[in-house]
Amino acid sequence: MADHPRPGRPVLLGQNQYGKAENRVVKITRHGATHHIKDLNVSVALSGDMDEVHYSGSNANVLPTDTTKNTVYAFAKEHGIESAEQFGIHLARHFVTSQEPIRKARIRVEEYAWERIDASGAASRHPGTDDAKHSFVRKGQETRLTQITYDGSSWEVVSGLKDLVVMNSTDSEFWGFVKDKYTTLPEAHDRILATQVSARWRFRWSDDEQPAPDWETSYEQVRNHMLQAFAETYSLSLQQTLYEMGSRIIDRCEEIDEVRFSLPNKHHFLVDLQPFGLKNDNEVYYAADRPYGLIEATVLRDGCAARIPVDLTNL
Ligand SMILES: O=c1[nH]c(=O)c2[nH]c(=O)[nH]c2[nH]1
Repeated sequence: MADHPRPGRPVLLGQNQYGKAENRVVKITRHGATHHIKDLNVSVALSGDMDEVHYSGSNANVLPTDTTKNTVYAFAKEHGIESAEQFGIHLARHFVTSQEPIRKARIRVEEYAWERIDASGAASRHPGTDDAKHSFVRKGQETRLTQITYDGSSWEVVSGLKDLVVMNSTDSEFWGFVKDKYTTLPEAHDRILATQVSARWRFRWSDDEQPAPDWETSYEQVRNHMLQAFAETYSLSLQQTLYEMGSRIIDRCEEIDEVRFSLPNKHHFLVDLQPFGLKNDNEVYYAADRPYGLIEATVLRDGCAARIPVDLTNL
C-alpha cells in the first residue's frame, strides 16, 4: 500500500487490489465412461507494488487481469482440480512467486456440488452400478411451486418447480441447423448439455367428487421422470430433450394432462488452451451465464387444452 503522497499532491492511495473475478471453470475428468465434475467460481485479487499504475498509469508492474483468468483455466488442465483449497493455494502461490511486484494474492473459490442422477431419477453422491455415469443434478434443492384456483365449483391445480440444475457431460450434439450469413456457431458432436429447469404441470383433477391425487407422491414421481428422461435421452437438441422430459411425464403420470417447460441452455464453451501449449481434450470449459438460449414448450395429453400460461413468470 502506498504510504506516501504523490509528489506535489496531498492525496494518498489506500489499499488496492485487482484481478479477474468470477472465472467460471468447469473441469470434466473422464475415467472411461464415468465422468467426474469440478465446477468452480474463482475470483483472483492481487496486490503489491501497484502505486504507479494508479498515479501515472504505468502498467509496468501490472499482470493483466486477462492473464489471471487464463491462468485459472490453464491450471485446471495442467494441475487438475483436486479440491477448491488445493486449487486456490496453487494459484495464489503462482502469482506471488512468479511476479516480483505481486506481494499478496487472495483467491476466492465457490464450489458448486453435483450429484449423479441415479437409475430411479434420484440423486446419489457416488456412482453405483446403475447410476448415470455422465448425468448430474446440482446439489441444493430446487424450489417447489404450486398455484390453486377455485371458483366455488371447480379446481385448477398447477404445480411445478424452478431452479433444478442438471448437466450431461456427454451424449449431446447440435448440428444440421440453418446457417445464414450471420451464423458462426460450429457444429457440435459432443457437447455439454446443461439447464436450469423451470416446469409447471397441470393436474386433471378439477372436481371434489373425484379423488384428489396424492400430491407428495406425484411431485416425487414427476421430478424423477424429468431427471431420468434428461439423463437417458441422447440429445440432438435441448428442444428434443424437453419433449422427452414432458412426454415421459404425460405417459407415466396419469393425473397430469399438461406440462410446460422453460429451459435456459446453460452454455459451456471449450477454453482454447492452445496459446499455452496445452491440448483441451473436452476437459476444461468456461461456464457462461449469459446470454443463454431459452427453449420453451408445452407438452400435452392428446385431446387436452393448453391452459398453462406461455410465460411461466406470469404464473
Ligand atoms: O439445443 C440447442 N438448441 C438450439 O436451438 C440451439 N441454438 C444454438 O445456438 N445452440 C442450440 N442448442
